[in-house]
Amino acid sequence: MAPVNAGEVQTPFEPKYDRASEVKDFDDTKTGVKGLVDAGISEVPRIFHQPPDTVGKTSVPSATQFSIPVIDFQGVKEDPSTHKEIVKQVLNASHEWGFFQIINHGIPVSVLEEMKVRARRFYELDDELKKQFYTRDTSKKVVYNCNFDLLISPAANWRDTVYCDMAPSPPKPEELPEPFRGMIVEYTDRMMSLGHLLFELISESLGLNPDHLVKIDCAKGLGHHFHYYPACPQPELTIGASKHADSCFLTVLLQDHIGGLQVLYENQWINVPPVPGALVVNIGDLLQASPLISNDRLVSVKHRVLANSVGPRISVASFFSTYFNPNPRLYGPIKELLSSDNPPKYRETTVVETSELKAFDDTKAGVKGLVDVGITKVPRIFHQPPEKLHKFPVSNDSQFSIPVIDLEGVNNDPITRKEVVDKVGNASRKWGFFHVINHGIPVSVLEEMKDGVRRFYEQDDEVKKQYYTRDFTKSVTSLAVNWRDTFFSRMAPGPPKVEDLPPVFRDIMVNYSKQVMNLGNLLLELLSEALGLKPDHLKDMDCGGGLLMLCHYYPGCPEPELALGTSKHADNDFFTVLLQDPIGGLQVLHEDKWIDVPCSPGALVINIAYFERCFRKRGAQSAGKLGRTESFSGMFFQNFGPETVRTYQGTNFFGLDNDMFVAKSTELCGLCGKVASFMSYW
Ligand SMILES: O=C(O)CCC(=O)C(=O)O
Ligand SMILES: [Fe+2]
Repeated sequence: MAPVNAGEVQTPFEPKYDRASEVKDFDDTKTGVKGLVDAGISEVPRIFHQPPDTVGKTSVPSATQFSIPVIDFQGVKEDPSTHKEIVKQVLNASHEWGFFQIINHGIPVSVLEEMKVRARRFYELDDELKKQFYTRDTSKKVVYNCNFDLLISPAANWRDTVYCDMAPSPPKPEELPEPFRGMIVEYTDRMMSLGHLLFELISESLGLNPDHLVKIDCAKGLGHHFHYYPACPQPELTIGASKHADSCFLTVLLQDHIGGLQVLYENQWINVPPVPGALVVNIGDLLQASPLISNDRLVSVKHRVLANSVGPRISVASFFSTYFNPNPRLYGPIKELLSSDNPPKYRETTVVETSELKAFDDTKAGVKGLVDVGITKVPRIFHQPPEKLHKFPVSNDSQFSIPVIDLEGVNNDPITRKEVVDKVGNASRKWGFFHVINHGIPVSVLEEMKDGVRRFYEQDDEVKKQYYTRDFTKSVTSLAVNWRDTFFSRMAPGPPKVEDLPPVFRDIMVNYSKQVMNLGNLLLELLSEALGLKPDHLKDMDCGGGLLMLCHYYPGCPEPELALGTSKHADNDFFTVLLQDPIGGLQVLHEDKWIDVPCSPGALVINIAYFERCFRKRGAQSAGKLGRTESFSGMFFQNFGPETVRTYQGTNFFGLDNDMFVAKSTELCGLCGKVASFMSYW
């Protein structure tokens, strides 16, 4: 869970307003932030207002006790001992800081100066000339706009950018804005040579052959971002570039004399001071990184750029990445660097996936955030491969429907109990899924719980962001993301401190989870009996000891045919108690067909997940029938309204110590008791 401070609910930093339309009006001007400044504004428009804690400058230490290393490349190619020394410095800086400056790097100062002059000249072109390049079509090789993520980010940056994708296939000269022609080709050639040198040094520093990183195409793609940070009338309200890490292999940055770039080092913002003639080098995510090559021996460090009352500031960031030329090559940890002491931490993934996923994840506003800003198309990271969407037909046959089991009287009347146990056994064998009604949890509690979840998601983004975290895993590398946001909390054993739960629904979470624990214990008894065991058998094994609560929110989707709310999966817990609202969309795979699991008012859905294996085993012994081979459930998405709320509960997997489970325990133990067991949905 994200650390949450007791009672410290932040007030939203801005009152609600129609951000999407203000953003659109601004974007439609096609003149960026510079256009605002040229028009003489004296206040920063609210779409640029950052939450105060992201602009804070207080943590920058005044002393120079920390400073980014400056490495002198003089003699790197000529003198073997200098070369060796430089490799050492590069490794230290890349491991410790992820950032360093280089001087005597071989690119003449005149070339650096001229590139900055050209960039400035572009921004000083007549608006009508510039507008021809203003676009959100990122498939173009030359793109000019204000903030690549303007339409999805919660607060815009005080910056305009021109992106030129120069390698491996550069634009035609006539596609380039006039100020860049000629010059950009020379700059690219020189940057390529420098990139090759840097990748060689980094390869050597990792103990690899000098050409290793170049051979795996790290230097194949190169794009320049020409940033323009206009002078800002209220720099304390906004930021030039929000905190981010670069999603490329390596970045080489040319900055002018203004300053403002800072890196996060030991939780403090450290200035990267302009050094005449120097270039700033930083390790990107792809070298650290989710498709980790170095397996964390190099670090991709967060950085930002402050807004400034002085300006404009100009910088040119050259990214070595295959992002602009999607490369299907899979990047994973370099095998040569792995050992039993350094096992792989990341799965392989492709570059495009990682970059887009990261940009989305960095918004911390989830799928709801996309819908709130008014997107009309489902971003590509959510697109499911068609075979995944349509592999199994959906059954309309009404003879297939999930059994509904009435628990009324189960604790008072032995005959009723026997009937219920039989029904539970049959439903478990045949379906692995059933509904329960009269389960003892009042309808008012169920309704209040759904309401609570909705209240949570409808809070201001800034309040919700406190809970947004991926601390439990760095490998968010599934092929397509689901159209769903999730809040989860482990409720047992060791429930969270009440004050750590979101205030908007903490009381109902606690109340609901208690009631679900009781119902869970009853279900364990019924399941034990249905397996021919003593009523307490499963409870004694502590199968009811862990409870993880997942609260899902499925926003309305503009193109539901492209995405899934939740991909096909089987639950990794003992069993799951699901409370769903009337929108529908949950389906279970039964005899190779998807069957809808409708919402019956007041009913809860029980998915016996892991226990199904026990029923299969028993079933095979007693009746010689296996039923289904696997218990899969999938949630297919429909075009529903924004109010869709599902809560989803599972008892987690703790304390396996009984013969009956031993054979399977190794299969599951990697997931044991971890929230990660639920990450397999993503
Ligand atoms: O302008 C700068 O100094 C940094 C820009 C940056 O971080 C980026 O483009 O990723
Ligand atoms: Fe950056």
